[in-house]
Amino acid sequence: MRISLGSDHRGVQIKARLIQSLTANSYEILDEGTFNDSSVDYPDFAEVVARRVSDGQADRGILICGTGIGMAITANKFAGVRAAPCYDEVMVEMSRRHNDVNVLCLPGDLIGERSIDDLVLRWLQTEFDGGRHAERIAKIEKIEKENVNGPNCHSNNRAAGHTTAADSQAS
Ligand SMILES: O=C(CO)[C@H](O)[C@H](O)[C@H](O)COP(=O)(O)O
Repeated sequence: MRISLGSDHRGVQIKARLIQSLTANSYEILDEGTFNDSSVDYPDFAEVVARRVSDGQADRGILICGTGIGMAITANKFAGVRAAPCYDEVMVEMSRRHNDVNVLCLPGDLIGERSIDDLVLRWLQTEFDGGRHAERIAKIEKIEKENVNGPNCHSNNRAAGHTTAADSQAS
């Protein structure tokens, strides 16, 4: 399995540790940076990882920042990406079994000394349950198609004279 792995400055040490343990477990790793603890902007790294997963260049993505939240928000802008911040065993397992999450977003500030390796291996090795959960994922994909590129996207709404959430925030 090929994994695209990225972090901001708050996740860079955990990323280095994960590269070692995942490589030792025969996973192929694409290290997308960042490469030191200088301050960087998390969307730049979430974009690279999410694009790899969206385009099929990687099977899964893992992103690490302080909380995992900004990484997940950014990654979920990409078609076919299902990203979620997870911080414990239940979250990582259910993110796979029920949501087929393909980009794991880890909170580097919160996990601390806990066993990050076990958490990530559990996420990588847990299968999607399918069944009713697959029907729900299909609904998410339909919403994505209609709203990201389809009739409800920002530009089409504006063309039709509707105000979007982005317009309201800007005014
Ligand atoms: O989740 C995050 C973004 O939503 C992260 O916590 C970032 O790592 C954090 O915002 C970076 O903050 P900093 O004060 O610039 O280190």
